[in-house]
Amino acid sequence: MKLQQLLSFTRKAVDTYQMIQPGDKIAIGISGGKDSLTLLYALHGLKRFYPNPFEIEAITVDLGFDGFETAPIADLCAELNVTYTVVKTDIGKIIFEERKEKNPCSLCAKMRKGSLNEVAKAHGCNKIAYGHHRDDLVETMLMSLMFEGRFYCYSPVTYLDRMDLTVIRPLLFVYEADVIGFKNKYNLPVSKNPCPADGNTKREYMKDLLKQLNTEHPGVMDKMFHAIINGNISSWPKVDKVLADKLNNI
Ligand SMILES: Nc1ncnc2c1ncn2[C@@H]1O[C@H](COP(=O)(O)OP(=O)(O)OP(=O)(O)O)[C@@H](O)[C@H]1O
Repeated sequence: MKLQQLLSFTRKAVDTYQMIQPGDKIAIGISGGKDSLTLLYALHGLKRFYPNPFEIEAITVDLGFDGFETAPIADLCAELNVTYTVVKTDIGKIIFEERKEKNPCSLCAKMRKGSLNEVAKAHGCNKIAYGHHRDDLVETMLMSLMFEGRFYCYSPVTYLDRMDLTVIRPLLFVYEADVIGFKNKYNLPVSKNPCPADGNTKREYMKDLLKQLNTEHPGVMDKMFHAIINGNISSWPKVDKVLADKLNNI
């Protein structure tokens, strides 16, 4: 995928769900993975021509695992002229050494989001952007369905009233395959995730299952994605005629 296509997908999502208002200051959560680095390019590019003026900065919560490199991300941010902050934490140690959590991912995500929100707020940001893409949404929906018995997926825009922060997901129309193509084309400096649970989670299981389903029944993931965006989930915007037109051909 070329930058122009990335920007077109991003603008469509941002417009459709009115993710950005004039004067917004958006903290981009950077894990160092392909998705959040692609998001950095997407919002940096959009900022140059989007009619609503907004600011961005990049924040990484360092979970404290050995071997996690932030220097390449810092270099990229310097190149793009984006302020970059690394928040040092002991989250990895607390979860794997002190608490020896059996299900580490949910507590880790909770603590990581807490740190990110706090720093974003302290920097005067009113929004946080996550790099969730189209495949992430389908995986999340299916995980909720299979393991929690409910039809759910996080929404494109979520207001966190306790923090007075709004979470946005500008890549939700982008396929993961396109993110991978973008990463390769632009040589994104992806930092390998040193988490011991990486590659061995329910999400990985769901990824493999969906891959198999989509091979056996081509188009199945697109159908699931449309079930999500077509307004059948209570926290999502209801689809009226105007939104239905915008969602055509996504
Ligand atoms: N350590 C972190 N610091 C800051 N933001 C983070 C961190 N980890 C995740 N995020 C943000 O949360 C989003 C979703 O997290 P998740 O763990 O699902 O990442 P992911 O789908 O593997 O994405 P990526 O490829 O960017 O790692 C990421 O895209 C990123 O925006």
